[in-house]
Amino acid sequence: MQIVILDTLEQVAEYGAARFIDLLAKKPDAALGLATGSTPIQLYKTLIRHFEQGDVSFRDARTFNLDEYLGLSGDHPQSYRHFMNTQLFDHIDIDRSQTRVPDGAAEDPLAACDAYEDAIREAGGIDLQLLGIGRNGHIGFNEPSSSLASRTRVKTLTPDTVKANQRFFKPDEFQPNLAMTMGIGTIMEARQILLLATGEGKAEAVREAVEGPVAARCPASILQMHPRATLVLDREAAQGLRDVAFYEYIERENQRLLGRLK
Ligand SMILES: N[C@@H]1[C@@H](O)[C@H](O)[C@@H](COP(=O)(O)O)O[C@@H]1O
Repeated sequence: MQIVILDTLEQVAEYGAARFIDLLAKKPDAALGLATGSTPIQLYKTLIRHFEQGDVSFRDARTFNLDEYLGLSGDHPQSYRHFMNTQLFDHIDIDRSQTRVPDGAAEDPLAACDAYEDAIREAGGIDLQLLGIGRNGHIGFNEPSSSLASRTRVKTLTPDTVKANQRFFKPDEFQPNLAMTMGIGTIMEARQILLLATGEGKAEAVREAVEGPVAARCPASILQMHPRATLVLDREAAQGLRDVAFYEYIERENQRLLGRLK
């Protein structure tokens, strides 16, 4: 794992955006795995700014989102399709027909999950998968105890996750406790993984993911088994890590080496 520790949310977002911009410069039709939640919002704002400045185009890109609530149609204000449209797709030159979010309103959700797996395979797999991390270490909606080899499927959300996401729903509004999510096995097939985490609320999950054992009780810990996983953290999210000085030393050496190779 590459651990990048930065001072501010803006720097985390800028670092993440640069990874997408570099990839799209090399591979304009890259398949991008996208995430939702509050953490990626600043990254999407940064990508929009770079698009407006002419630094990046999404014209030929394809996207696959990690997850969607089961029971919400794409035009529901709390659906992840609506989130992605308003936070990113409405503001860049992507072909909307090339953006895929699991279909939370599918008649047959199980068949829709299988079709999602097929669509990712037909696209040639995901080049860069963006992740956030839940306070309990979940990625996508793969909650603790999820199989580390799981595929896209319907998952029951833990009460903690429902509570953490309650902030997006009105008090009397239906809040799903089921979701369709890319599985951990699906996520791990992405050629590159970029996990962003900010705020002290993620410190415990980050510590478990980075310095704990690979274990289903912390789904994000599986990233220790990925050949190209990068975690970009602010200092609050990194505060539980034991070896911060070492991660910062490695990153400085990384940047020095890259500087020599360019
Ligand atoms: N399904 C999403 C995850 O993909 C996201 O990583 C997590 C953390 O979100 P936030 O960034 O708001 O803390 O929330 C939800 O559970």
